[in-house]
Amino acid sequence: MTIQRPRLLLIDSYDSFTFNLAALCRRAIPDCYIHIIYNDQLSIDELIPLLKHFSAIIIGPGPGRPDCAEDIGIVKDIWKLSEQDLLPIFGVCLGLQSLVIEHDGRLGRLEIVKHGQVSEIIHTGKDIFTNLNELTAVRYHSLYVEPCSKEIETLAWADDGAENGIVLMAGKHRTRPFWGVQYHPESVLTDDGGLHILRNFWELAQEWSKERGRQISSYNTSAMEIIGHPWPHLESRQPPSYAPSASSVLTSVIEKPGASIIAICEMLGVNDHQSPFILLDSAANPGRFSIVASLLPTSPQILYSVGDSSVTLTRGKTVTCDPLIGQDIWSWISRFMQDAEAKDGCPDVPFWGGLVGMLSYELGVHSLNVPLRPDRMNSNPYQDVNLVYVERSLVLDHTTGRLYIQSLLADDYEWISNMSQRLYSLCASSTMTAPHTECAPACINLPDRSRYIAKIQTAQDFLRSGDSYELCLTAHTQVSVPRSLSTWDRYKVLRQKNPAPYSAYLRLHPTTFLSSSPERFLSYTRPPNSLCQLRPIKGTIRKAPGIDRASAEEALRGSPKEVAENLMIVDLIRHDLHGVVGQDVDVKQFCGIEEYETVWQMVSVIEGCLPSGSRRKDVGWEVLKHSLPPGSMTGAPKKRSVEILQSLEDEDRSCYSGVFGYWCVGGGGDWSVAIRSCFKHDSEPREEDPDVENWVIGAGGAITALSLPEAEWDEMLLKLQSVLGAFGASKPRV
Ligand SMILES: C=C(O[C@@H]1C=C(C(=O)O)C=C[C@H]1O)C(=O)O
Ligand SMILES: NC(=O)CC[C@H](N)C(=O)O
Repeated sequence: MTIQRPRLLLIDSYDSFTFNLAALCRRAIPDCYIHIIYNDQLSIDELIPLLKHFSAIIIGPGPGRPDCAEDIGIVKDIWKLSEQDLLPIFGVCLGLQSLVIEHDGRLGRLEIVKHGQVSEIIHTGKDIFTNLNELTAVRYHSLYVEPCSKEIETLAWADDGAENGIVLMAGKHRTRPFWGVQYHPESVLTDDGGLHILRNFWELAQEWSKERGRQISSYNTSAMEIIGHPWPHLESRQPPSYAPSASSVLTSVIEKPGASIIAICEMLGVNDHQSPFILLDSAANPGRFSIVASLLPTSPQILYSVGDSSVTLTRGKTVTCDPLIGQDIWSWISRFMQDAEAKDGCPDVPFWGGLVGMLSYELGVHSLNVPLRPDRMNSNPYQDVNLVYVERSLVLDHTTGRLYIQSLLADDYEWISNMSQRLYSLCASSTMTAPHTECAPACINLPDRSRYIAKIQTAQDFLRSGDSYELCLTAHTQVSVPRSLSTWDRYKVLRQKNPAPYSAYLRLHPTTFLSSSPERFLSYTRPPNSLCQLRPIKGTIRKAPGIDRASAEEALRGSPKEVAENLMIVDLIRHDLHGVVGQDVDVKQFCGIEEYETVWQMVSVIEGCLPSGSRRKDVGWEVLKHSLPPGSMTGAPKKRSVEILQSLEDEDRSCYSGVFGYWCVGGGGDWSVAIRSCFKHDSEPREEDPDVENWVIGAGGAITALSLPEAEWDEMLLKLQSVLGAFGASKPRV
């Protein structure tokens, strides 16, 4: 007799913690299959005949209200299942709220909302709380429910004192197999109330099913056609086939060259402003490698804007359009990189050659199925994907001092040898030109203060109504400067004023992008066994005399508001990563304090990998595809938060809030969050005056219910200032 593995159905209300819940269920119910559907994917009539394949249903959390049809989807109908279709159900947050209000309960708004807050849970010690002592758990809710009928038995509460009084934290139906918790068992800071609750639920669910003699039907192809594969999907798909003959990487090493990366860029022709140029620059800790491309006139550039039906590929003056038939831009790029796979570069170097460039915020917005601004299709002056294929590169390891000269071109020995010689002579006579300084003043057009503050208040209305738990609100500052300083000189000033681990100078027509970003979004090591790492930042304070590490720690880690902001993004990033790699996700650092040139930042580190033995080589790219825009730049839950931000913000974020970085031909990659940066697009229609350049600097911050609007405005200015230094203005003139 074969033992049937438990099969769960998880109903997702478009939340950003769903995959964390799936991962927790997997730990609580070993060997279970979990299938995830959206709450509006099927009608209840379509779902009911499929329930016989499942042992239980988990109803996830979500934005919005349990009494709003659009927010709750089929969940409201689930509680009305007939006796013959009945099965055990466990609801989380919105799930519990729906359970209670569909049984005559009352729904209300909390006086003081709880987003990313840890509370003590008082419970009966019975039922799903059997064998549990004191509990602390994380809450993400603006709404609360109160049972008003005898059908719902209460099992747990939180005492919010003068704020909200006693708030229901768990309940069950007295006669039907329905349970629910208001807090989040899947949050990284929820202790025993997470795993144990799910285990107890599973015990009770099995008991109920046994008493009923409930039989589970095996999962058949017709169910598969409707519900699909279990999570995670990546493993169940076929690995892509790779080009049989991987190309070779020629490498030569110079030990401790005397020349700086800036001098190397100048030797490579960065001052020829007509040609493209690439520098990914680790200008401060914890950055380690700086990467410079030595581009050929024929190095392919990939350009794509959301909505385009083809990808534009330029090689020098040759421009071709490759139609995207039956595939999206992500698979197109994946295929491009399959053909470029290389195996034999130096293992110590993370980049051997490959794609380098930028992906816009709007690319991510589009991949969430959130509509873009209607007018952008006609007037989009920039690209959502702007990447160049780098065949020849120089990589400086700042830790060992080694400089690697690399080429992907066949038999490119002559270039390698010439380049080595040029570098040796450069080392001998290293002359780094000092940046020119600005002679003419910049005209800085800040966002309107009262308008920005009004937007913060509107954002807080959305937080109080239960639509979002955190919103990263941002705005653009326009800077017009006379063309007296080259973009390269401006980058050198930025690098000097605000050295950052993820600095960059990317001149990729039509966009020039200068970065002094402190935030890595995602890096992934080479396959096999790619390790994906994300390093979200939330929590920023100004560096000032008297603010040393200890006081920064106290101000950030000691502040429930700051920790809550960070925690929400950690939980969101765990979800993004679990969504692709499955079970193996860990928080390696929670709320670490890191020092940067002008600010202290609170940084968490989350890592994940596919199960060992997995043959997938493109996991990093899949994670990137499924995790944009970066959660730290949106807030949670991501989709609803992005919808709200699209309506609140005045313009496309463009490069700002997107990512920039590389995908190496060896399979690894590293992408940073495009913040503390500025960009300009060539031939802007706005550029009426040919002697003036128009730059854009984006800045913003996470708004929570605890935010003080004035303080958030100041925080936005603080982030802005780190870039304004490159325009001769360390303090914005208002
Ligand atoms: C929005 C910005 O930064 C983001 C918001 C942060 C915060 O709220 O503390 C910190 C880093 C970034 O994720 C920005 O720099 O413009
Ligand atoms: N996390 C949740 O499911 C939140 C439920 C609901 N949107 C609230 O804010 O109360």
